[in-house]
Amino acid sequence: MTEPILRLENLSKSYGALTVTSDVSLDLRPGEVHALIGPNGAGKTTLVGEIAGAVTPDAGRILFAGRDVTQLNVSARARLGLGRVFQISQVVGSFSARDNVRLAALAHRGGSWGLWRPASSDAALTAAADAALDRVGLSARADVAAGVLAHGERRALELAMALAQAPKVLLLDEPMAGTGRAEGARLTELLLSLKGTLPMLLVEHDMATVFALADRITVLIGGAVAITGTPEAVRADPQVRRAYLGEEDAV
Ligand SMILES: Nc1ncnc2c1ncn2[C@@H]1O[C@H](COP(=O)(O)OP(=O)(O)OP(=O)(O)O)[C@@H](O)[C@H]1O
Repeated sequence: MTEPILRLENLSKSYGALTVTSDVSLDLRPGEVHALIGPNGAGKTTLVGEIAGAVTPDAGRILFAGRDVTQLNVSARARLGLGRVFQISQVVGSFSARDNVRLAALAHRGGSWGLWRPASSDAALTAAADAALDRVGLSARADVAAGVLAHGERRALELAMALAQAPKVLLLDEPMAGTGRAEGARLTELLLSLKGTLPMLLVEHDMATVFALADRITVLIGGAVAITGTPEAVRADPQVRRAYLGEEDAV
């Protein structure tokens, strides 16, 4: 079998007496969408934080692209291509969509605001930005100020900003949060269009989106993995139905 691009080995994390990550092991294979679901408070966001480097696990290891990144901070992991999308928004509302993506591409190069003026006329940055905007269907909105984009377009912009940083993996933290039905459907289509081009770990409450996108699903309950399997296997699992999916009419 192909080596996973990301592997969590026996991760654990407690806050005082509360265990939020309990001996979690899972992997993400090249090209796959692996969804992480579970009831409120199951520990999904904490686990994504541990993967991104924002939360330090008490025990266990995180291997990314064959390397142990457990001790690396968020920016070191991001530079290696472990990109988190949607939660920490860095969109500048007064900048055009293209300039926001150029700024993200500049940050990936190791540049900073101080280098922005010379960089704003940098052809390579512009080309990278335009390619990323094209991938998310925002080319026609490139010159529009980010602050006036519709919510769904802004999500697409955040995705373009992540793509401009040449990620090896996308960590998608509740992409559907706050979107309306039509916007959510468009965003799901967009993620489907990216499926296969790079692996994604998807934390999402919206089951329609999860079942439309995921190759495998891991269910977290009380910080521990209840099951990892295909959508069919997860849907049929009695423990999961009882503990979680039974709450969801949509499934
Ligand atoms: N910094 C912290 N200090 C103490 N407790 C925390 C901290 N962060 C998270 N928790 C607790 O850990 C548990 C798991 O939270 P987490 O946000 O990871 O769950 P979740 O599955 O993402 O939930 P949701 O689906 O509601 O977003 C919750 O009980 C939460 O209150």
